[in-house]
Amino acid sequence: MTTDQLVFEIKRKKSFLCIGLDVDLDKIPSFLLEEEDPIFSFNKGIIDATHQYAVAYKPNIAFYEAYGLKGWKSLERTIEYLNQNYPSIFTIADAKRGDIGNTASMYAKAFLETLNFDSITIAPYMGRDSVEPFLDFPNKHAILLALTSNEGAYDFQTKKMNGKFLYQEVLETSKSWKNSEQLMYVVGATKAEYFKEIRKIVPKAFLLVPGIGAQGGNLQDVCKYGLSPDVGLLVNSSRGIIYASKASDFAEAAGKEASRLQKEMEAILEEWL
Ligand SMILES: O=c1ccn([C@@H]2O[C@H](COP(=O)(O)O)[C@@H](O)[C@H]2O)c(=O)[nH]1
Repeated sequence: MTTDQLVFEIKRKKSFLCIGLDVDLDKIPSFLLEEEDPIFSFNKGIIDATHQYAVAYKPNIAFYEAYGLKGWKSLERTIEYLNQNYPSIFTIADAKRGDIGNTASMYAKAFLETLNFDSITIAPYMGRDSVEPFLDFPNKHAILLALTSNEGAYDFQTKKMNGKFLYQEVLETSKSWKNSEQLMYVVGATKAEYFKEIRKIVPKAFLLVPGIGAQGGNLQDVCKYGLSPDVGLLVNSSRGIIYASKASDFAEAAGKEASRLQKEMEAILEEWL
């Protein structure tokens, strides 16, 4: 999907909501465990009940790898289901990969070609040649970890290097890479006070913002300085939506929570656009 198509969908749906499909078999309604593929059945229920409120879905790959071959099959079925039934939805493989170029090319092929995700999250620590293979795929996107939502972000990302914070160096340097217009960045909602500075470095880039809901980040705080002229935000909630209810009404409850967030986003966009 091109960035222009994503912006079009955001404006059409009046939403910049991304829903995280982080499926834990210990947390889904127990009746689903009797199904042949409980993870896919759960995801299908969530997607069908929430797609009108969201512009993106983000399965975190760890939650599928944890269940071995079965988990990988469920991931495949989920992305196929999204691509076939909701082709205007932006898809993110939250895989946080990063390796030498030769290996990075195979990660890129796996997620952007074979599984056909629109984008993948990347740890930028290994530098330019570990990221550029992901940018060789037209209309696909690499989402670099810049300033993450967790406490450990302060261990390295806010340490100074050449007078700049490491996360600032990631943003600045990556702008010079080949096809850098296909880059997006992860910035945690729990770090809202940094958005003003981040927008000075990447005024137009899309930011994937996890950390509202279960991690305590606040949507209004993120939007205060995080919005760009073309919105430029994908705000993610995973547990806050998909586990809104653990009973047979799980899909309906997820739909209600997604609708609540979409309405809040619509009000923000009405003032912004
Ligand atoms: O800085 C980061 C980067 C990625 N994540 C991922 O986003 C979701 C958040 O889930 P919630 O349940 O809404 O807390 C999850 O997949 C994380 O691995 C992040 O939280 N922070």
